[in-house]
Amino acid sequence: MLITLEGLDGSGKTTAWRALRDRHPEAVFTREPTDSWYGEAVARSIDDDDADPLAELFLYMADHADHLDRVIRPALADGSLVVSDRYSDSRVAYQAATLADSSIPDPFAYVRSIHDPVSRRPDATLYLDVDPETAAERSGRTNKFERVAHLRKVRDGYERLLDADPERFVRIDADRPQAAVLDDVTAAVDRLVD
Ligand SMILES: Nc1ncnc2c1ncn2[C@@H]1O[C@H](COP(=O)(O)OP(=O)(O)OP(=O)(O)O)[C@@H](O)[C@H]1O
Ligand SMILES: Cc1cn([C@H]2C[C@H](O)[C@@H](COP(=O)(O)O)O2)c(=O)[nH]c1=O
Repeated sequence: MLITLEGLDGSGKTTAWRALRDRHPEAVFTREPTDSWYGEAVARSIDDDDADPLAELFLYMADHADHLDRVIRPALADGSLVVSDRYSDSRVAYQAATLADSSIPDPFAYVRSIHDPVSRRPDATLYLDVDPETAAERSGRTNKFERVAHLRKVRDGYERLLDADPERFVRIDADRPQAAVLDDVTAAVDRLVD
């Protein structure tokens, strides 16, 4: 089973991922961007305020393709539970926002469409829903994606994803104190794996 954690920067995904790792030591825990050389190329692009948004999308896609081939598909074939901190929905929500002013008529549909033939749909996605102001505050606004105006657009993208695929998502109110959020995250995963 593939479970993904999604949400704005600072929504608490990594905190939730660590709590799940302690609770499910047998599972495979992974993330995007990965720590491969493709992921390093993505990290360079994130740090470049002038990076071309279309080139950046394809760096993320290269990292995703390698992640699928090297980590996700082999672990699923072994019967493991796989938990990924960010996955394809991050691309749709974030790159639809960065490509909003590009020549692509519907970036949301476009980014989804390039995943369809190559990706592996998550079985379930925990969406940590946080207000963009809180997200920017918690993440420390350290990169170009962590600014409030941008995060508002990204949140709209996540809302479209939840509307399009409601049975896959579990929405968790991440504006609450950490303990309450983690209780909901662990309970949701317990329900999914039982
Ligand atoms: N519910 C919460 N209430 C208050 N602070 C929180 C909460 N959840 C996480 N934090 C804190 O917010 C910061 C960001 O959390 P975390 O790294 O888990 O978020 P993230 O979604 O993985 O962020 P990013 O996408 O930027 O990596 C950390 O300092 C963490 O301790
Ligand atoms: C996978 C992915 C990530 N991003 C953005 C979101 C964050 O601002 C950074 C790095 O992610 P982290 O979880 O904060 O380490 O990259 C993106 O725009 N598109 C993606 O596909």
